[in-house]
Parts: sequence; C-alpha cells; structure tokens
Amino acid sequence: MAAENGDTVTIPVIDISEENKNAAEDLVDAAAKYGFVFVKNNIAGIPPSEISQMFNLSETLFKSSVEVKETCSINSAKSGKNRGWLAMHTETLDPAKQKRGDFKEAFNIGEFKDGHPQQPFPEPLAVQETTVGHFMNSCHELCNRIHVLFAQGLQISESAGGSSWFSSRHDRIKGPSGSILRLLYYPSIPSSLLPEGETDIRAGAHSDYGSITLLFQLPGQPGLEIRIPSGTSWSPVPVNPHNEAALPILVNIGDLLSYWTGGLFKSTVHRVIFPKAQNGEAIGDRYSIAYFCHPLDKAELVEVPSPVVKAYMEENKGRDMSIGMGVGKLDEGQILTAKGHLERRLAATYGSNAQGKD
Ligand SMILES: O=C(O)CCC(=O)C(=O)O
Ligand SMILES: [Fe+2]
Repeated sequence: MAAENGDTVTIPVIDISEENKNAAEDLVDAAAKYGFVFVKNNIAGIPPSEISQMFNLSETLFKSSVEVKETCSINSAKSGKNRGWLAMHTETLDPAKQKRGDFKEAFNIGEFKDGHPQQPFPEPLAVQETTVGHFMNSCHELCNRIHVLFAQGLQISESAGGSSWFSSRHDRIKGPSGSILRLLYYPSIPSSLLPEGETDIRAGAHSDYGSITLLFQLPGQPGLEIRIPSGTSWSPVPVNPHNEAALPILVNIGDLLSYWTGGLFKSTVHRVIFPKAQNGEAIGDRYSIAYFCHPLDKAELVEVPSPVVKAYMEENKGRDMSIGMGVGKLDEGQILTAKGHLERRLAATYGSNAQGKD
C-alpha cells in the first residue's frame, strides 16, 4: 500500500485485472490518500506496442519544423478552443512562481467524431490519424475500467446506478466531452544553462481539471514530482517503480472528480522539474503523453450516491456541494455540469479568454 516516509511518497502499483479481488478497494484507498496510483499494464491495460507507436509519432511531430507545427497552433481560430500546438513557453502553469512559461511544447487533441479529428492535424499526425484515434479509444476504455472499480469501491448500490455510475457518465456515445489527448515534449538543454530555483521549470505546479488523467512516461526521462499531501515538499514520481517489463501507467485524480466526491478523492498538485545533471552533462529530452478524461459535457455533478462519500462528507462538514472547490460559489439550487465545471476552472486560472489546459 502507499506509504509516506519523510519527504517521499511511495505511490502504490495496483493490478486492476480480474485477478485482483481487492482492486476496487485499493484504488479508492489510493485516490483518497494520494490522488495518484500506478496501474499495472497487463491484460487490463494498453498494449505497450501501441504506446511506443504514439511516442514515435510524438517525436516525429515535435522534431518537425516550426512552420509545420504552427499551421495547427492553439492560437489559430482553425484549431478550436484548447486544441492544437503550444510552442515553447506558451503555457505558464504556475504564474505566481514562474518567471518564464513552461519549458515545453505540447499538442492537444480533442475528441474525434465519426473516426476523424475535429481540428487540423499537421502532416506527421495526419498520416497516422487512425493510430491516434485508436489510442484515444484505448485510453478511454482504460479510464472507464477504472471508473467501474471506483464505483464498486465506493459501494454505489445497484438501485442507485451500481458499478456503471461513473462510466455511464463518460460514455462517449451519449455526447461530447472535454477529454483531451496531450503529447508533451520537454527539450534537452545544456546543464550550463540550467535555470536556478523554481522560477524556471518544465511544467509549473498545478492540478489537472478533469475526472482522471492517464500519464505515460519513458524510462530514463524523470522529472515528475507530486506535492506531499501533508506538507509543502515534493516527492519524485518514478517511471517504473518495480522494474516491470511493461511500464505501469500512472493515473491521477483531477479537480472535477475531487469535487464530485466531496473532496474524498484528492486532486494532488504536481509539476515537472529539470532533473539533476550529472557532472555538467546536458539535461536530456523528456517526452510524456497525458490523456485527460472528462465526463460528458452534460453530466450533472450531483452528489455521488455512495455511503463512503457520504460518511466522508459528514466528517468534513466544510465540504459543501454548493461551493465548487476552486470554481466559486454556485447559485441557490444550481447544479454544475461537467462543461460548466471546466469553463469555471479555466476562467479561474486564465481569465475570461481562457486558452490553455485540460
Ligand atoms: O509530463 C508530465 O509528466 C506531466 C504533465 C502534466 O502534468 C500535465 O500536462 O498536466
Ligand atoms: Fe498535470
């Protein structure tokens, strides 16, 4: 199980296949304690070959010329809100601390419709459109397997919706959602240019906005850190804690699911730092891929019918569903939808003409 030891947190690695009869309970426990958990990438996961294919594609994309990427810039009207390419330093995830924008490039891909993207793709992605769509489907299915286990672990009764309580609200056949696949590239830099302190960082401290995020990392490319739940210090997140043949997939809880569960599940703050250089060596590239899973736009964020959530909320009286954590006060009797939650969350961070993030 997860353990906190001084300044480091050991994030648990859970087998979510049918084999593990405690999977639901273990997942809920990790979501409530740490907001982060690894799932083993076994039969219940995503074939490693599909993941490698996406990383290869990502590398080809980011190594292509600025002119190619710029045709699909997030700032172009063609890409649509929060879709497309973000150049280096475009996004600043922790504006209070950062001197410059994040040292990264990203490419945000919104939901496909009838098997096709709803935004322009630059050449390297366009020729592999099917691969991208297939990968997004695999990610979404994995998220829904986790949602089923959450519903079981939270003991939602059959009469109240049972194990499909969350997954049915993420069923893309029923309508659009804000789910995003994000390719990330943190370029290498000579260690002599390595910035000092916290003012320059690969990705500033933030929490994610949706229900859950899947994060794919590569061996030898560290840098992700989570804020220790009980304090202000940071703990590194390994890429492969148990040296498994198939890298485990990192899952974290977003703000929306934390809000939905009345604060029981934690949306833990995380960041990406420049790893320490060895003897003046350059800091290597880091590639990562995130799938930000969101409920259907129209999903109503009503109280989850769970005795576990109820008990938590009773113990923590301050958690009032009329105050959306991080999204302000709601009007009397107003029920927030997933779309409304995302809009409020983006506005709270970026002001009314919100552009970025998930
Ligand atoms: O690259 C990473 O490891 C994390 C990226 C991330 O947290 C984000 O884009 O929300
Ligand atoms: Fe994140």
